[in-house]
Amino acid sequence: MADKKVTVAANHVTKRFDLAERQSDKVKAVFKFWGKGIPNFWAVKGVSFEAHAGETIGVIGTNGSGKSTLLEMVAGLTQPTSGQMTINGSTSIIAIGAGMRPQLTGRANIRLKALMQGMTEKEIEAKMDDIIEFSELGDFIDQPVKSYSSGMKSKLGFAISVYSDADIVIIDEALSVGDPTFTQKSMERTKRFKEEGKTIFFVSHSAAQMRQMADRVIWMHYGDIRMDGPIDEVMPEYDRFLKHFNRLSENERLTYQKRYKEAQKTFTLEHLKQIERNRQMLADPATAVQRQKENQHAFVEDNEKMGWFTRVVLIIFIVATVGLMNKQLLNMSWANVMAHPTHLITNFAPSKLAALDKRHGRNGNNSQQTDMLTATQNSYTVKEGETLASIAANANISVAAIMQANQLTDETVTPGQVLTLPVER
Ligand SMILES: Nc1ncnc2c1ncn2[C@@H]1O[C@H](COP(=O)(O)OP(=O)(O)OP(=O)(O)O)[C@@H](O)[C@H]1O
Repeated sequence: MADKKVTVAANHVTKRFDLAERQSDKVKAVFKFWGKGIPNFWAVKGVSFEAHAGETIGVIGTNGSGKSTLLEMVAGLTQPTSGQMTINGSTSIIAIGAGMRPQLTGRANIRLKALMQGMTEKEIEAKMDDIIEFSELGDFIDQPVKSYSSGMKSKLGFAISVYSDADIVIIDEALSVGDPTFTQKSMERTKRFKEEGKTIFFVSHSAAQMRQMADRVIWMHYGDIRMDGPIDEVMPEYDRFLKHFNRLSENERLTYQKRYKEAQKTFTLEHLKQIERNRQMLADPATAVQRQKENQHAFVEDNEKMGWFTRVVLIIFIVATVGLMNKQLLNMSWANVMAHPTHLITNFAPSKLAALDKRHGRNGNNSQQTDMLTATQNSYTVKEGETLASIAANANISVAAIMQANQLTDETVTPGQVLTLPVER
């Protein structure tokens, strides 16, 4: 295989999930320094492998070992937390319901997914009947996908992918729910993908399917690759592990799982870096330091890769934008903006926004007044029949505040008179 084109190259790829329970914690987790203390879970803990054109790679592992997370990164559905996932070609993932819009019909989903995969309207039309025929869905093709069984969803997903012509096809347990005839037909079709030089990743809990399809197997174990090699080498080891695991008592099994899950929570990139350093020292001490240096970037989280210059420019931009908005929307002077930079946020509470809108004579449904809020709109021209009290009530501010802002000595106003309406804080 070494002579074949590399289609997927994973270099120390990790995926971390934040186990934030509350919505506010989820927001905090985005800003790492602020979200410290929110528990992490590393579903993938630094895996490296290469896949080649024409290879069918089986991915095995117990529930929760990280198979789907890994393959979602191969499909580009989710980004690694650190490391690099290099994809050479187009991808198509078949998982039960993956990328389907439940409220749309099967036919509309075919169109949508095909468009997303870069097919033109003409190509879709040319292939539509074949896709529907392959799916065996008959009249159900015009029913919403939310009414489909998992087997029907899998059939639809498979049929779309068969005709998508992607270079890398990922089949994530999609064949475990179809009926035997459809499964066999799909497996035959998948073998043709291989002859066409596509790379296939195949997840299944069925050892028989695995043996029929894969020539190489990656065994995922609690976020790590435990083994990667020819099927004849990996499957017997995996079977041995399963037999051993199933012979354990309930308590022993729980202790085993707890130990590994705990390691997925306490994992760090520094730890991964250390393991890699040791591995390289053992493999070739002469080049270890140099290779580690070249690969430094693989051990840095993606959201930390932004350079200092970019960060400073971004911060200046955000501060300037907030300042400008304060000045324009709330009619503040620059001195005031500098003294009260948070006023934009505090004044933009929904009630304040409503007050501003009311002051400018608009409400949420008034589409005629689509003009932007500007500083000049803080001026108000008195209309026929209005009194200072009615203007104050409409603007949700006090009469005294208007009098003070306009240095009025009494409450008399005349039509056409221009008043400044202060923003109450
Ligand atoms: N969005 C998420 N937030 C938190 N944890 C997640 C999330 N997605 C997955 N996980 C966790 O990551 C681990 C790996 O999940 P994944 O679905 O990749 O496993 P799997 O090997 O495909 O499992 P299965 O065979 O059951 O489909 C699991 O422990 C799961 O609970």
